[in-house]
Amino acid sequence: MTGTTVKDEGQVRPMATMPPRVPLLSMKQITKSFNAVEALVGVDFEVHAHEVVALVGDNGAGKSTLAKIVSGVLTPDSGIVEIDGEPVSITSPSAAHALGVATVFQDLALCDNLDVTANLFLGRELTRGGSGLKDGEMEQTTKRILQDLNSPIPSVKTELRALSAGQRQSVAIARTLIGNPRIVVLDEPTAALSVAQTAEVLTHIERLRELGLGVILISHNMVDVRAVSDRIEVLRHGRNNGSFDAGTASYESILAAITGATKYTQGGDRRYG
Ligand SMILES: Nc1ncnc2c1ncn2[C@@H]1O[C@H](COP(=O)(O)OP(=O)(O)OP(=O)(O)O)[C@@H](O)[C@H]1O
Repeated sequence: MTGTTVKDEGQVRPMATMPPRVPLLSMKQITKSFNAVEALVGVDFEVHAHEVVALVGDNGAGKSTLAKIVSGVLTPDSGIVEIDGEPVSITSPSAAHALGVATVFQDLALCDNLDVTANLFLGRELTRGGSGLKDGEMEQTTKRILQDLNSPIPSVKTELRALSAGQRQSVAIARTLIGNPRIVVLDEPTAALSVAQTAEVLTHIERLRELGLGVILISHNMVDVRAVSDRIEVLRHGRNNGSFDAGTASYESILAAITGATKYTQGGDRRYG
């Protein structure tokens, strides 16, 4: 927040009376190398509740590496990761899950031969203590989550192989909501989708924000990014190279940061080269 006043239920009151807004997730000076390749060098990144932050950059910029660190797939060589202002070690995907981080990777990790409900609860089935599954409860939860996301999937009993690419992405996003996460990471959720399917997925992302989650959106598609994000963070060659308000930043300025026409140093100094 940079202004001197904030609106609260229609009222404007001085920011001085507001408590500091602690990010849901804060990453500070994150560094990660793969042998000689410096994938991330001193990267800062944060996301708040009710916020969609897009992570953009050219191929090899370090987006997936940062996402994998949030998801517990990779551990950083150095740097600090905080959740709710408290330092955490995200040492595995299950540790990430326990900390409230859910991720949809590009491969979606869904099973074609299972129905929508079974996919949502895959590996986390509700059981009756050894005497079978709570099928009814799982179906009801699946329906509720799909409603929460405004997903038009006709039946939770439909096998995945019968769904469109957009509907499969919807199921993958719905699956993240099992376990009530607070941070959702979406890796290229609209790649290879039609215009209508993309619109559906963007609606889901907006719903995630309305539900109070912090969303990290990795995407190459600037139209999608600007349509749905609050903030756009640019990585270039593994380094921060710009932070933009999605509502006001021009396409050209974001592109310049991605391509390196704009050099960015933390502290806000931007040089044009
Ligand atoms: N497991 C790995 N082993 C070696 N190098 C890796 C590994 N993972 C990533 N890299 C390298 O780290 C750098 C950052 O890669 P990363 O996949 O994070 O970029 P990206 O921004 O997600 O790119 P893309 O948009 O192409 O997916 C690249 O140079 C990549 O080749």
